[in-house]
Amino acid sequence: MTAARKERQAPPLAVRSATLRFGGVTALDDVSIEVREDELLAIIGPNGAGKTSFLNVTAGFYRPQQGCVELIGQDVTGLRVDQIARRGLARTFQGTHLFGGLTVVENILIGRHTLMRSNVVQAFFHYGPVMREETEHREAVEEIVDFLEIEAIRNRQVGTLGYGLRKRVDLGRALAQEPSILLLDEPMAGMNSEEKEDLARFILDVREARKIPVVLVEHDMGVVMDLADRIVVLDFGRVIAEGTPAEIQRDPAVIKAYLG
Ligand SMILES: Nc1ncnc2c1ncn2[C@@H]1O[C@H](COP(=O)(O)OP(=O)(O)OP(=O)(O)O)[C@@H](O)[C@H]1O
Repeated sequence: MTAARKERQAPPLAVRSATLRFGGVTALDDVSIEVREDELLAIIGPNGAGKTSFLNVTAGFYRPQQGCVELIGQDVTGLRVDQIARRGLARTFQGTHLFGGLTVVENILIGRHTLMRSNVVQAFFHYGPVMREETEHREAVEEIVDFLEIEAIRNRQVGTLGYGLRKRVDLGRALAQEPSILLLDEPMAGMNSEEKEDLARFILDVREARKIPVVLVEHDMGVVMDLADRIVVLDFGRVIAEGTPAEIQRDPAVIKAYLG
């Protein structure tokens, strides 16, 4: 099979037989998960099940002791976080990783740094208007501001915003990377129900507009059951179930894991 053909058939993301240990703790135990084209895959599980570890292995924050991570059939295991980001993977964080002293627009622009050729970020902040490249980045940021309906706060310092809006800006920062796959780490945590509904709508809109797969780690079962096409359940670092929301809800192993 030619390399090009193999790539066309390969899933956007595949983690194969990944094992990750921290001293005596096995955070991931031979975990294999494939993410399909255009799907919203939720990863759920009780506290300490390995969900964040899975995202961290995928995004290059941790290197698994065994197994590998593939993006569209290409082995990216052991690459740095920024190298994996350049290959199209973007993530949001449980807290947000934003710069509180910078504005909304500036934070989203920083999300573009993986796409920037030179030191455009520096130029943007220190040397006034530069080159065409900067205009393109600015236009892309404006599109995201429109899309996420955050015009009214565009020039506010992020540190002055409430939690729900900061999460929305964090999503904007991730989208600014023009990812080919998006990982969301507990995006709804700490939100009220109105904020959750808003964010859920944006997540669905992202899929619709960008046609990219989204991996969602989330504790709120209502949100997961509403949004996910497919669910993978982790418990003690192992995959214990996989299926549609309806299948997962009636899976005895899942019920047992959650009821303890
Ligand atoms: N950096 C680390 N050092 C040591 N142990 C860790 C580290 N990160 C995770 N672990 C351990 O690995 C296991 C899996 O943790 P992980 O954070 O991936 O679970 P989780 O499913 O995301 O949990 P939660 O829902 O509470 O966020 C836990 O036992 C945790 O204590």
